[in-house]
Amino acid sequence: MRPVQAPFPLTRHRRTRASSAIRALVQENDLGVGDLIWPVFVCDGTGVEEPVSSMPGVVRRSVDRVTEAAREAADLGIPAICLFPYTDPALKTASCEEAWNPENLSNRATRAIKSATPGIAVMSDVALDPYNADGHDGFVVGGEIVNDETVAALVKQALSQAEAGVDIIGPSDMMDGRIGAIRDALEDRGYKNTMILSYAAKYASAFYGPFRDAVGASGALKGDKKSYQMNPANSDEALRLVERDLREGADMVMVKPGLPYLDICRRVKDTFGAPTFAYQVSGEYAMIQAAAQNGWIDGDRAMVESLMCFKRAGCDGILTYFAPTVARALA
Ligand SMILES: NCc1[nH]cc(CCC(=O)O)c1CC(=O)O
Repeated sequence: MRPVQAPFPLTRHRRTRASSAIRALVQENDLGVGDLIWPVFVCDGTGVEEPVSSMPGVVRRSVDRVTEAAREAADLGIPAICLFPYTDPALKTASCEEAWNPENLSNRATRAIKSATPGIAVMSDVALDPYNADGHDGFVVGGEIVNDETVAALVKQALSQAEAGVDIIGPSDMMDGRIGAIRDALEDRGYKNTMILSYAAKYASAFYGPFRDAVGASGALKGDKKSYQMNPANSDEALRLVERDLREGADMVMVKPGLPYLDICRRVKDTFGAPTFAYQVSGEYAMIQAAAQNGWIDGDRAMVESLMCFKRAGCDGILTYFAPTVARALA
């Protein structure tokens, strides 16, 4: 593209900014409720909604409450909800078998939502960290996060989620080869339409802190995730990972975190043109909420602006804890 413009004063850029009607006419990108995936935290019990202290406005919900919340989200027009379980510490082991238990929290919530509100798409998280005594996304053997053994477990986890009725499998673990292994297993078992949204370019980020509180993984995590999540200094590597995951059968790809990585979103979209998502992660949400609570920024405006910026950067949609709030604001 090669924009052409006459010299000033033949061109006055402020002409097309002069009124809200004209600004609307020339606006390049739009944010709509159809762009949103809502991540929610699921916990045990009945009638439970417990606040996550580092994420003001976010709660952990028991299965009955998450089912209600999904119905409300569908009524608001939100197309998808993404489940993250808060697992009882007593169920966290080194072998992580709770991850593929058909009756685990995530699978129970999936079935409850799909039977009450079949129209909303359910996305699930594939990674061992909610179930791992070490808090890592993969098995830890002799201090090493082992890849291939982990992939075999992730396949079992993904199949249990598909069996529960998940529409979109979201591998967030960053092991090598997991997309192909999960895709093959889904095909073998007849889950031909189960989608994979790969967390393809997921960075080892400080912005996940509040999430680890929300799922009870902060205390458990030993060390860091730098041997499998990406180095925030890298950009070309993200393209190699996205290409690899698309070739292994991912339907959609994700960049995570969001706002500090909009350059990656743009490169991924321009290079591959695949359905591209970004995750506005817990720390990004917490920063906006904290500043708003202090009266330092206008929280509602910062929320809408931050989400619009993902669209401008080429994303087709955004995972955001603001989903219901922004859906109401856009209504
Ligand atoms: N598999 C773990 C997972 N899935 C989603 C998030 C982060 C989401 C957020 O911060 O909002 C994480 C955290 C991590 O990698 O430690």
